[in-house]
Parts: sequence; structure tokens; C-alpha cells
Amino acid sequence: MMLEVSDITMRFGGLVAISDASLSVPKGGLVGLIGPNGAGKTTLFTIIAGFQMPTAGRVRFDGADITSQPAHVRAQHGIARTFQIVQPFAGLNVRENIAVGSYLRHPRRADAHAKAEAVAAQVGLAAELDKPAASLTVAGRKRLELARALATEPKLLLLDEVLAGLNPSEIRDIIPVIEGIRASGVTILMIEHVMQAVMSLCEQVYVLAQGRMIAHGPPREVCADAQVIEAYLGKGAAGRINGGEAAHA
Ligand SMILES: Nc1ncnc2c1ncn2[C@@H]1O[C@H](COP(=O)(O)OP(=O)(O)OP(=O)(O)O)[C@@H](O)[C@H]1O
Repeated sequence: MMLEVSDITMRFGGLVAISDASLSVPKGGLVGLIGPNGAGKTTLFTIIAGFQMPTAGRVRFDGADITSQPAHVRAQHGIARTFQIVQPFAGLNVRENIAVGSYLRHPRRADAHAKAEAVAAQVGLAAELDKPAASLTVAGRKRLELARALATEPKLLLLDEVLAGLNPSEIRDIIPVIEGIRASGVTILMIEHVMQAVMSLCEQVYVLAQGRMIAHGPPREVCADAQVIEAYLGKGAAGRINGGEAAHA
């Protein structure tokens, strides 16, 4: 396994944001993490990336227990994440923004910029390298966020809603980019609300609801799970939907 998260609990004062949650991502896999708003998905990413210590539980990465490792050490070992709210350095151009990631492994400016250019080509930003980051569209900023994380040359990439805010054609355009990253050997765990994308990209999906991992499996099975339907649509929803189907049959 590339990533094994075991029995994580995260308390903020009296609030239990995550309760005894586990998940694993195989080497080379592309796994989804879904769940209603406030379920604890971003908090779990923060714990995996090392920005917060869990109240209880362990995180193993590529064979080592990294639970107490700080975020910058995890980055060196190959964990990168994107952020839901993209905040590029507005005063820098696209190349310089991507280089913020590539400096991790390429301390010389020329090397960092060369790496940034290679990553820009991979995510479809080659034509924008000299433009100010502030001039990018929302879709461009999402690609920039992907590029910045990729430029650190991760083994494990944590994508936090990279498709949020994009229209259907922008989503169609960016899905092959994610597939390409995976095909290049990077293991991916993605938080995503766009179910169409989860269905087409992920071979396994975990469902977090109110801090608990309530289901996991292939996306089609998970979406048919009564507990999952109820977590999204409220108690009794699965029965109403199945009843509806029966009525049409
Ligand atoms: N630093 C913090 N201090 C206190 N409470 C927090 C903190 N971080 C997160 N929470 C709470 O933990 C819960 C889980 O939040 P989280 O952002 O992880 O959910 P999420 O599944 O990512 O939701 P969304 O899809 O809306 O981004 C929420 O109730 C949130 O208010």
C-alpha cells in the first residue's frame, strides 16, 4: 500500500470531526473520498499531509509510519496536496508559481524553472507560462494548483476538489490530465463532489459521513448503498428511491 490511514480520530474541543476512520490507497491507484459537506474530508487530508496531528490513529506512507512527521518532511518523502481554495501568488507569473513547487527538489532557479515548464506542458498550461497567475481563469487556476503540487514530484497526490467550480466542458477537459498524472506513476487520492468524474476515474471510493467511514468499494456499488444514499439525502431516502423504482417497474 502507498497510503494506510488507520483508526483516525480528530477532536476539536468537544467536536469529533473524524471518528475512527481508516482507508488505504494501493501503489499506483486512484481512489476517491466522497461525503456530504462537513463530513471531515479536508480534515483527513490535512492529517495525511501532516499539517495537523490526529487525536488518535496512525498514518503509514510507502511502508513507514509517518504519524508524527511534520508536513515539510512528508513533502520531501513524496506527499503533495492541492487546496480547495486556489490562491496563486498574484504578483508572480505562471512559471514562477509552479516553480514554488519545483524548488523542493531543484534549488537552482534554472532547474526549478525547467521543471516548472515540463509540468506546465503536462497540465496544459504551456501557453500561459509568462502570464501573471492573476490573469488565469478559474479552470486555469485549477490547472496551476495541480501543477504546483506535481512540481514537487510526489509519489502520492492528494486532490481536494480540483473540479469544483468548473463547468461540464472544463471538467471533460481536465479529466484526461488527471488520468495522465496517474498513468505517469503517481498514486492519487481525490476528494470530489462531481460524481460523474468519480465514476469514470476512481476504481475505489470511500464515503465519509459525519466523521465516520460508512462505506467503501467500487463507485457503482457505493452509490447504490442505502447508508450512503441516506447520508446524502436524509433518513428514509433509500426506501423512497427504491419504492419509486418499484412503482415504475
Ligand atoms: N481547525 C478546526 N477547528 C474546529 N473545527 C474544525 C476545524 N477544522 C475543521 N473543523 C470542523 O470539522 C468538521 C469537518 O470539516 P471538514 O472541512 O474536514 O469537512 P469536509 O468534509 O471537508 O467538508 P466540505 O466538503 O464542506 O469541504 C466540520 O464540522 C468543521 O467545522
